[in-house]
Amino acid sequence: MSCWALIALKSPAAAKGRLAETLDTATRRRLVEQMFADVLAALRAARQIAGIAVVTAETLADASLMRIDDPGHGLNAALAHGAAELAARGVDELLILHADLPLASGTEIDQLIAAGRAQGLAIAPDKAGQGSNALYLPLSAAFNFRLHFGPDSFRLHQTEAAAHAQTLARVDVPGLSFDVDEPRDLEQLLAATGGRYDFLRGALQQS
Ligand SMILES: Nc1nc2c(ncn2[C@@H]2O[C@H](COP(=O)(O)OP(=O)(O)OP(=O)(O)O)[C@@H](O)[C@H]2O)c(=O)[nH]1
Ligand SMILES: O=C(O)[C@H](O)COP(=O)(O)O
Repeated sequence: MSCWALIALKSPAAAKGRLAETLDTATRRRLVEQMFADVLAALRAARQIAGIAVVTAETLADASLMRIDDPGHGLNAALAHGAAELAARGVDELLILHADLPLASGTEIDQLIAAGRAQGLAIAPDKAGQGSNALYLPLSAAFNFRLHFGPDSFRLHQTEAAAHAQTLARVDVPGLSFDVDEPRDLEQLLAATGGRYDFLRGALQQS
């Protein structure tokens, strides 16, 4: 079995709109880029990840990533397109995870994959237990398993699994549960990291 990671990456200029009142455009871009770099580092530290694909409209500087062009119809369409591209290349397991999980670790990613292999499907909810930060699914099922990222996606993904007579293994681990959405998440990010997000300090002191 070979598990590929699939990340959807919004253009940094448009990403993290909910932080637009707290961070100027340049700082938001830097945040998006640093979080993406952290997620890539975690994936590279994971033992069970065979490759990394990114669905995006951007160009990617890192030649080791497989770039898949974003069809431009939102997050779920981007991920479904990425899944189909990987399936066409013979990939049989998928780990979808978001680019805004700066505290994710390789160990946690391996844990999610192990839970998915044991149960068929696995999910890492967000800290509120409402969103879906990472999802493991076998790619043979991906064509039938409709993706529901967005509001209330944790419940919707559970309902989708039930419609296929499956249950999602729920994996609650700190790094996969911490997504950066709101200004208050930035304070927690600063407190949890050793300096690499210090560029946020100035903006947070002013807000
Ligand atoms: N390729 C692609 N990625 C997307 C799209 N929408 C969201 N994403 C990515 O999906 C993941 C989760 O996105 P959100 O948590 O909603 O982040 P966001 O859309 O940047 O934040 P807001 O603008 O505040 O909603 C991140 O990795 C985003 O970069 C899209 O339309 N296309
Ligand atoms: O399903 C999710 O959790 C989404 O992909 C992201 O939702 P959010 O924008 O509420 O973080």
